[in-house]
Amino acid sequence: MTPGPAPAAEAGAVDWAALREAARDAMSHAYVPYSGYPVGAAALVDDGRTVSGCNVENASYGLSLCAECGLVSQLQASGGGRLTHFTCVDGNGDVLMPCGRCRQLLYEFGGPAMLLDTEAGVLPLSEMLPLAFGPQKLGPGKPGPEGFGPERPGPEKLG
Ligand SMILES: O=c1ccn([C@H]2C[C@H](O)[C@@H](CO)O2)c(=O)[nH]1
Repeated sequence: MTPGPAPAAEAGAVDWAALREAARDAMSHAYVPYSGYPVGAAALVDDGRTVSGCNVENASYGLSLCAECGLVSQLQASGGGRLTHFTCVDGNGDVLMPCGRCRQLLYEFGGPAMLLDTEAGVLPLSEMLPLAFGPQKLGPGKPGPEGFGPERPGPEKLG
């Protein structure tokens, strides 16, 4: 995790090349003895942090963790917040589309407006996960763009 504001420029222009570089760096740490297919993901958080993750496989194949799993874990462990811009790369460092399950993971923390780096350009997540199921379906007061604040679920509300 890197503190903000880089690579998001102060003025709002986002440095996608720097974000892809962060994803490539994460990809270089992937643990992929079974598929041999490393993946790295990186995203900007609404406070300017950059979070990233790599895939981590397991001898029990189905337990393997996608790069996006590591990314959202780092997001939450480093203070939470909302994902605003996301990219994912394969072992060649080329843009990779997140798998379906990971689009749902990203939706939880970025919502429909999160911008995604795709083979067809930068698109909102709403175009990559249309008609999504999300926190809003579970009623008012659930996490979302307006839901982060005093009502945000935290340790004080557990147990
Ligand atoms: O969005 C994706 C898609 C695939 N993988 C990983 C899972 C597995 O380790 C490898 C091959 O499927 O790629 C990710 O990390 N993210």
